[in-house]
Amino acid sequence: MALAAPTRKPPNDDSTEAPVFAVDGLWKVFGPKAARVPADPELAALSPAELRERAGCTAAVRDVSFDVRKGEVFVVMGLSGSGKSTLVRCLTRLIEPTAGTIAIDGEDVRAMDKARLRELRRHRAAMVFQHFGLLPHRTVLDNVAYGLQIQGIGKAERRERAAEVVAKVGLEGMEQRRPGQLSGGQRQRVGLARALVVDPEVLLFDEPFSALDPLIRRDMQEEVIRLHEEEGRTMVFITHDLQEALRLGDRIALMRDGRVVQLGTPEEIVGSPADDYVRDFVRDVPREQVMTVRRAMRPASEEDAGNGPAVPPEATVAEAIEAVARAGAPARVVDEGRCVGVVDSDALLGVVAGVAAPGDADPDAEAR
Ligand SMILES: Nc1ncnc2c1ncn2[C@@H]1O[C@H](COP(=O)(O)OP(=O)(O)OP(=O)(O)O)[C@@H](O)[C@H]1O
Repeated sequence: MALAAPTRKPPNDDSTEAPVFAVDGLWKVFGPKAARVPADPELAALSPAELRERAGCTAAVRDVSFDVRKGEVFVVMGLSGSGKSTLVRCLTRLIEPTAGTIAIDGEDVRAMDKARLRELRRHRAAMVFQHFGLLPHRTVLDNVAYGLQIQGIGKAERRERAAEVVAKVGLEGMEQRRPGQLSGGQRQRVGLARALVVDPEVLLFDEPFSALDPLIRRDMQEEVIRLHEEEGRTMVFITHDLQEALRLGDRIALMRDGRVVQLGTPEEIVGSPADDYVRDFVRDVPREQVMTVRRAMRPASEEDAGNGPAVPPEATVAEAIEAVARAGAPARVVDEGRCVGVVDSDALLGVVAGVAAPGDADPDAEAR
């Protein structure tokens, strides 16, 4: 598996800042008398198969709680049928939740009337779909401007704003083409531009790239990373692809049977799986491409201070291995000019091999 996760600092590590989305005790149950399932501890505790048999219901989302922080890429990952789409659709009530609370910027989503919900979906949390239904007879520019047209924005302004966004997603020169004259990847860029043009606070992606071939998919992932670095917009991204989740996610919620079985950074999920299911899920991940030197470093002593190559704390173990191999000496982990630790080849190899490293008792873990 080639991950080549780029070294990037989490955009927002401050869990004290007010979240964009705050979800608490969320349930979505399909089937007759769905509301009794979360309300009845006995039904709520049943396995999916028992619940289907006893009550004829499917609990697609079961008692899920999480925050989406401002500026982060929050990935919802899980196998087919684990509840990802249902969960993300509940955020803007494209699917009506059965129980629990959802707030966006502190405002209760479940209490919103129709007009407020429309405004939420159009302006605040825009969705990028895998099948986004581009209008086949309209040009790229008009497809992108369409969302602004619905908002009643005048022709000149919407064309100007659409042209800017079309250029931003790399489609300059294709403004006058029709969807039929574009490749799958280019069409997906139009879908992305269409969501971006309304300048939403949050972008919600529902498995947008799963129909693309691997190279184009990777291009689009890089596009998302680039856009995120440029704009810092909050993103919620659904995928069933672990590699995609690890590349894009600042944090990942891993779902199974409607529950979030682990919520953490890629490094926490790969380095400290919560249970056997997660361990099995991440078994083939090349750890050195996900784990950072924080996990492998030991405290620096005085004689370490001036020696060896310098790497930032968010450098991957793979990057540090290269630095250590080139220099033939342990690397210094330098954060804002201060040496915060040292990594040597034994510690780095320990991470690759999956044996406990000095940084495994991660002092920051609890704060996340
Ligand atoms: N309208 C519905 N009525 C009944 N059951 C449903 C409905 N929609 C989804 N489900 C069930 O809820 C569960 C979760 O479905 P969901 O589509 O959220 O999963 P997912 O993780 O997004 O899957 P995929 O990756 O295949 O899209 C599944 O068991 C599904 O069959």
